[in-house]
Amino acid sequence: MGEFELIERIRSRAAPGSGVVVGIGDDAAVLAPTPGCELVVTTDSIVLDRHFTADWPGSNVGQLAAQANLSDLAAMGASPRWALLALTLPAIDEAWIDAFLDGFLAAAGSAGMTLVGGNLARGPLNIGVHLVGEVPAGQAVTRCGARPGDRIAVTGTVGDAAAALSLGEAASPELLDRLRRPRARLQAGETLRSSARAMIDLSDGLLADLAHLLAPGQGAELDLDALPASAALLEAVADPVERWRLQTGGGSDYELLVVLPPDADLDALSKAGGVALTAIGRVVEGQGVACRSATRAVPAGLGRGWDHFDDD
Ligand SMILES: Nc1ncnc2c1ncn2[C@@H]1O[C@H](COP(=O)(O)OP(=O)(O)OP(=O)(O)O)[C@@H](O)[C@H]1O
Ligand SMILES: Cc1ncc(C[n+]2csc(CCOP(=O)(O)O)c2C)c(N)n1
Ligand SMILES: [Mg+2]
Repeated sequence: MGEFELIERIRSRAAPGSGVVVGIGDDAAVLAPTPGCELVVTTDSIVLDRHFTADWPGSNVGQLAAQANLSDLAAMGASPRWALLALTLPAIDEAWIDAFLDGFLAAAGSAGMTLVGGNLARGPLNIGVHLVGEVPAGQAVTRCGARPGDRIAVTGTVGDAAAALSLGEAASPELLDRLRRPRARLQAGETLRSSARAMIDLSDGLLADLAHLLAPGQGAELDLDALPASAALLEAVADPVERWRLQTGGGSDYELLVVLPPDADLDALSKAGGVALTAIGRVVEGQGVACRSATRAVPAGLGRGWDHFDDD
């Protein structure tokens, strides 16, 4: 199979979607945004031995490529519309590509997003995804907007992906699933855009990502006892302090971390967003994040977070 047969294969598998004036096959796609909406665009590459390893099924790689990007749209409160897929491949392995497309297109379809173009080149494996979403004009939720006294809340549970990475082959299927088949919190993002003051998705680690929500002169108090943990994490990691390390420092959770006004109704927002929203702290005047626990001593050095250019 050559480049153009592969493009045809991808084109024949991509579902049609609304707002596509010109889709796969021309020099560029032409898209018709919804009147009254602003466009929200994002890109993230998925790299072998950084984000996934060679033993992963292709469908998991495809799903991760889509969901990691969708998570950034969720964090803006945006609704996904269109995707571009830039694949650099060492060779055309038809079975792998079919499995990759199974995962990618299933994630795209369930997010209501259409693949409208991309690129193919030969080289070391790299997967570049570019998404376009929409929000009603003026309603995107940025990282800026937190005020002292605001509540900090998180969707779902945190720490599972980090536990899967640290346990390796000993990780349970539930933990592995969180690493390999993350689900962007799109419904929660859309729900939260009317009340959130600031929002970010958890990719690098909770403390590292929380720091991006605080303006100069602002700090936060984080209640470690309140961090939501899955049953799988509680079973796999019995030591609470080790769990805190994974929950505050491990990344790849793809949950939403949100700053809400003090009177926000978390129960109602959880119901509307389709996922539990747990209060885990407050924004304060000052600087830095103070981690608190009523049950045990808090160790130093929690939550360093992921940095692609850290050497160790
Ligand atoms: N090469 C680049 N050129 C221009 N802007 C960039 C570049 N790399 C990152 N950025 C911008 O820097 C900001 C932070 O990027 P970063 O990749 O850390 O986002 P993130 O949401 O925290 O992480 P993730 O990669 O998990 O989505 C974003 O606005 C992004 O668009
Ligand atoms: C197989 C495997 N090895 C390591 C990690 C850890 N990891 C890689 S990138 C990243 C931050 C988010 O990336 P980005 O900023 O590029 O979105 C994290 C926490 C992983 N998830 N899978
Ligand atoms: Mg992000």
